[in-house]
Amino acid sequence: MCAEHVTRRNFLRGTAGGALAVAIGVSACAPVDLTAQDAGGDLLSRIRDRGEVNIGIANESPYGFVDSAGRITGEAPELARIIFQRLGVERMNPRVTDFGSLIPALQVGVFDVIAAGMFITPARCKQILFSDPEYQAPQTLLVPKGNPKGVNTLDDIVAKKDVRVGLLTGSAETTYADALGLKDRSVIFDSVFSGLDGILANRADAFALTTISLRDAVSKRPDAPLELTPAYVPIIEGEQKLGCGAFGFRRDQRVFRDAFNAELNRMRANGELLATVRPFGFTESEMTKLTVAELCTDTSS
Ligand SMILES: CC1=N[C@H](C(=O)O)[C@@H](O)CN1
Repeated sequence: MCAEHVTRRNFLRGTAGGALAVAIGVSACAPVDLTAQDAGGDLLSRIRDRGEVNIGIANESPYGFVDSAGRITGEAPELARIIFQRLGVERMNPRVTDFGSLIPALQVGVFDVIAAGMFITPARCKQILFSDPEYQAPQTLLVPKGNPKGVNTLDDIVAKKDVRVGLLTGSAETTYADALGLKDRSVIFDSVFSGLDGILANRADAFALTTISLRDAVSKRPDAPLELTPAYVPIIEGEQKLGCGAFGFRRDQRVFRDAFNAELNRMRANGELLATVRPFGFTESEMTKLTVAELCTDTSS
């Protein structure tokens, strides 16, 4: 779906968490330079005035999801909760959409920030601004128990012409599969659990996603006859793709992004970042020092 095809009203009709408001505590405000102005107006001041920020998530655990109590959580929302408290914003409202609609919905103002662990990619950097990354993650395939097709990587799927790959709509894995010539053998799912069910129902032979996401999904379906292949880093057009997830902002909100990013990097420096995401399965090896500037650079041209 492209930005032109998403209206605010159509989009909200499709959201699951639109009406939820989640209270968070207030803490002292860190100093923020509000003298600089964004082309799109001073969104940070508007958010502070209204006391709440709308957060875009794709209900992909453990990155960003609404839990059984209706509370927005996950590694990215929990970081955002702390950062927005420090920026003087009391509440976060979840806005849930499929992964492929996160960018267009941000662009049309359905929410103020994407907190879904979205990878920074040069193509996405042309559409939105990113913070620096909060994590890095390898990939895994979800396959039927016993791995009947004997595939462990996307390259294995390329080599075995009868294997169909399941992909999450709008995901980086979709672009990897396209680049590897797998478009004709791709089956697109709108959520992680529809992908998991798709493997069980033999609609695809292997579902490609981050190790973190698929590990979390199978832990919630322990009796399903499924298994995970070992973690790996895909090589696409000669380049290693270790995905680095970050927060997304509209392109006309550079000052807002910078204020958020400064707090994020303070948390990285003092160890709060890892401490906040650790309960969601992230460890030292998922931490990265790469910057948004490095990750937005297109090395393919
Ligand atoms: C959190 C997440 N990141 C990847 C992406 O940004 O496309 C995909 O693996 C989908 N989910």
